[in-house]
Amino acid sequence: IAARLAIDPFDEAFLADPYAHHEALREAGPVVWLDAIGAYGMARHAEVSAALRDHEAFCSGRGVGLSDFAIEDPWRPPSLLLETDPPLHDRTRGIMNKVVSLAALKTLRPRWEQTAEALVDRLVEKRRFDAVTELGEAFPMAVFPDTIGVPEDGRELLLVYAASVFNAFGPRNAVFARGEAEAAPAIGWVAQACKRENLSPDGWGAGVYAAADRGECSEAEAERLVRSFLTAGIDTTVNGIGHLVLALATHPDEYANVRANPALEKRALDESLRWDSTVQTFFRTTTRDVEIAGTTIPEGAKVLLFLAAANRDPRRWNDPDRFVADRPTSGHVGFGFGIHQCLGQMVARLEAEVVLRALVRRVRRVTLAGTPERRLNNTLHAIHRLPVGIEPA
Ligand SMILES: O=C(O)c1ccc(C2CC2)cc1
Repeated sequence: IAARLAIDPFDEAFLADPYAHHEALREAGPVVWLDAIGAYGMARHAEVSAALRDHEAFCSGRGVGLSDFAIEDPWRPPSLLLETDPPLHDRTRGIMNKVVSLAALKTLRPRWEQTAEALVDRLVEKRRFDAVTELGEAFPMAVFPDTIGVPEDGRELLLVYAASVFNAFGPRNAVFARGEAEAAPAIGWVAQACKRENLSPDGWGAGVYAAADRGECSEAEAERLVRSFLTAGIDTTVNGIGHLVLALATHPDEYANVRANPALEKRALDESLRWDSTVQTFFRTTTRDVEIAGTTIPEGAKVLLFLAAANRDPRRWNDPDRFVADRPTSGHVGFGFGIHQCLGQMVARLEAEVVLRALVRRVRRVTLAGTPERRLNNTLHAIHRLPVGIEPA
């Protein structure tokens, strides 16, 4: 039977430093029962990646948060990507894959490079800055809303909106309640921004509506698919870039190694995602009794997959707690795994790559200029403040 743990993965002490609790979760067994949330948990790489791959036994259509859509009404209309199973998922994912194509990214690369270079030039002038507001948020906000084609006015609400969605995957705890108050205007703004008439004709949002014109989805489905871009595409890259800078600022030798070996620029993002995973957890729901290492998880159970704990599982990684820029990182689950693996991973990699390239060419060293402050969220490992100092190259 599964070990019963009292650990509450959504209490504020856990969320403030999840990595302090992961070993207990991994060591308790391949599957654990978490009394605090009335759900199973898996924290080892083998079981987490297997569950992510087995989308039939561990489904997404009943929600990827604590709430079971077979029992409770969803907090918002379910995502047609994240919260669907095949065959519907195959159709919606196919539409989005066509929009988020490598050709589309190739077109965007030059202007994203210019934006990153101009932004980093200004930060080098400043010598000290907050890597959250002035880099981690500033760069994605400078490129991604325009890529989707949403209205300029009110865009800052995108961060508030995404934080509330990521909180909503957890219980209705104090963390959720704090974000809920400011979320209402953001929910309204996002709903309007996804409407065809509010999207610029050359953006990815319009690209989704073009699929509706081709009869691949309805207009209503297109509207909800555009919402997925806005939910998944900002707060994730904001904190992904923040964690990359935090990793490099706290590991100066690794930063020097990346500067000396440009080929490592691509690897550094994936290693920082393995080492400090922006998306920490997701739930799945069992569609049948599932036997795992002697434990039977009954049908209809919520199972919390600790992606971040799997990414530091010593059964899978050598010296897992070390940030090593040139570590081979294939197999990390920072972008998930299987049919739901991150649709935007190439977008995230491009954003991080152009920011990192701009830094390594202009900055010899990045150092902490104060204590980083975390921003608590039920799903995201997020940074509120990251004061850094730089030495120009
Ligand atoms: O489709 C969505 O709304 C959606 C929301 C959040 C994510 C997380 C994984 C980044 C993905 C998709």
